[in-house]
Amino acid sequence: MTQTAPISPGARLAAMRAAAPLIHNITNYVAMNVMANVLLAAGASPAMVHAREEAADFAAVASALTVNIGTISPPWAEAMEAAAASAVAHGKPWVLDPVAVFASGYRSGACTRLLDLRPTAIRGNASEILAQSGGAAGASGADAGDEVSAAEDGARALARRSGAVVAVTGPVDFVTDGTRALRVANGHGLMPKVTALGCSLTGVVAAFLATGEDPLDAAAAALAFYGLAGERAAQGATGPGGFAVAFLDALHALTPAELDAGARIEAA
Ligand SMILES: Nc1ncnc2c1ncn2[C@@H]1O[C@H](COP(=O)(O)OP(=O)(O)OP(=O)(O)O)[C@@H](O)[C@H]1O
Ligand SMILES: Cc1ncsc1CCO
Ligand SMILES: [Mg+2]
Repeated sequence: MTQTAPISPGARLAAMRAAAPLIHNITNYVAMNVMANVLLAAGASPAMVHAREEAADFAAVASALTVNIGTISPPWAEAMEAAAASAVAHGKPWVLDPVAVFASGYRSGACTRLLDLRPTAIRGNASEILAQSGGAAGASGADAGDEVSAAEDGARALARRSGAVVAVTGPVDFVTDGTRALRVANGHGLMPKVTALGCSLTGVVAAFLATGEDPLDAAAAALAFYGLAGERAAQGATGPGGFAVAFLDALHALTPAELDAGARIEAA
C-alpha cells in the first residue's frame, strides 16, 4: 500500500480560500461582528443566522456550522439543536464552542443535548474543556482559569466519548481525536486580551473542516494559521486595540507558504 504524504497546513489554507466556504454561525452577541470579520479576513464566507424558524434550513445549505452558547437563551437553544441535527443529516461538519459551560446547570444541560448531536469538533479554552469532560473548572466566566495541560486528559476522554475532535486553546493549543494528539505552539499573549477571538477561531476551525478530509489535521492547521496571524499582528502593536485591527490584516495577508514555514505543530 502506498503511503500518501500528509497535507501541509499551507495547502489546507489554500484549499479553504479557494472554496471560500459558507459558514453558518449561531454565536453570541459579543462575537457576532468580530467573528464575521475574522472569517472574511481568513477567506471564508460567514452568515449569522439564529432564528429557530430557519436555522435548520440554513444549516442544510451551508458548508459548515458553528454553535456557541455564549449568550444562549431558550429560543436560541432550540435553533442550535435544530441546526446541528440538520448539519448532521446533510453531512456537514459542525463545531461546538461551550462558552462558560460550567457557569450554570442551564448551560451544561444545553451542551449535553448538543453533544448528543455529535459535533465534528469541540473548541474551547482549558476551563471549558475541563468542565465539559467532567472535571472541575477553575473559572467562573468566559476567560480561562486553568492551564491547557490540566485539560489534556479530559480532552482525550471527551474525544473518545463524543467522537469529536477536541481542541483546547491557550498559550500552546492541544488538539486530539482521542487516538492521536497534537500541540500547536503558535499564538501571542495579546490574543486573550481581545474579546471573542476564541469564538471566532471556532469559525475558522469550521472553515478548515469544510474542506478537509481528516478533522484532526484540519483543526491543527486552523489553529496554527490563527496563532501565526496573532504573532504577525503583535509585531508593532502597542496594545489590544491596535492588535485587533492588525490581526484582521494578518489573517488576510498570511500566505500558504508563510504558514508552512511558521506553523509549530508537533505530536503530543
Ligand atoms: N497566553 C497566550 N499566548 C499565546 N496565544 C494565546 C494565549 N492565550 C490564548 N491564545 C490564543 O488565542 C486564541 C483564542 O484562544 P482562547 O483560549 O483565548 O479562547 P477563548 O478563551 O475561548 O476566547 P473567547 O471566549 O474570548 O472568545 C487561540 O488561537 C489561542 O491559541
Ligand atoms: C464576554 C462574553 N460573554 C459572553 S460570550 C462572551 C464572548 C467571549 O466568549
Ligand atoms: Mg471562548
